[in-house]
Amino acid sequence: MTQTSQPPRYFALIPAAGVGARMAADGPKQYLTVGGKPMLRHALDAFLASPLIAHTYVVVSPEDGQIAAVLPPAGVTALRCGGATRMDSVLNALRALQGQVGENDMVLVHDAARPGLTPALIAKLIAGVADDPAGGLLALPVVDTVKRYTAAGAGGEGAANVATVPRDGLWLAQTPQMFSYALLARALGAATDAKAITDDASAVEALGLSPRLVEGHPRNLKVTLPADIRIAEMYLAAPQ
Ligand SMILES: Nc1ccn([C@@H]2O[C@H](COP(=O)(O)OP(=O)(O)OP(=O)(O)O)[C@@H](O)[C@H]2O)c(=O)n1
Ligand SMILES: C[C@](O)(CO)[C@H](O)COP(=O)(O)O
Repeated sequence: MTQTSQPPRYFALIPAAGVGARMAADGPKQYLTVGGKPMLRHALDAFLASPLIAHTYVVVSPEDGQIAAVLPPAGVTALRCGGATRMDSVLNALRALQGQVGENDMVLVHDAARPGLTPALIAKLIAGVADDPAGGLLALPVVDTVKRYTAAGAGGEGAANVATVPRDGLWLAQTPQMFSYALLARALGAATDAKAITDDASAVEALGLSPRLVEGHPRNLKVTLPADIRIAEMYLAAPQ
């Protein structure tokens, strides 16, 4: 008898357990109002509007007291197992989903802090990466001249140095970042320095694989600093 393998399903996983230290607001930035609703809700709504996504999961800190008020009536499940770093939050969530998400299913990890995601960008990522066993991510080519600043050593020895770094081949990583459940769980499970793994792709790269880059969009910026909120609102008010 011929064995037929099931086509993969596509799941969204939104890490939303950060504290937003650089935003320096009264509470975690994912709950700040941006464009008329909590920042996290924009990402949830983009995945809910995509016909390609089977289900959306959001991972929050065990102490989170705000998520219930942000969840839509259906289609999203909150996991209260966020960790100390983004990597820990994603890995804890993957472990909690073991058995519910198949090994060959695809997981799209997307920052709660990127409210400009659209169903079209989700579809573009899936179409661009679906046949790549190393997975992939949205990213933007660097358009500015890039400088590297090296400070003088402790005690003042050596001089500070500024040099221009060739921008060829440099891209800025966005999210979603998409991998099979099995690959992402293996990559994050093997990582030893959670602080160095600032995105999901870097854990996969550490296995010797090259995730594919799919051109994203400036509207999908990460809201990191207070000034980013106005920029995000400008994009949210513009046609998609
Ligand atoms: N322990 C952590 C840290 C971050 N995140 C999430 O990962 C994304 C990364 O964005 P980032 O700007 O780094 O968020 P924060 O860690 O909250 O910001 P900061 O570094 O300024 O504290 C965010 O959606 C954040 O909520 C998470 O789920 N768990
Ligand atoms: C995952 C990410 O958004 C890719 O750009 C980013 O690395 C996460 O934020 P951080 O500022 O590096 O913590």
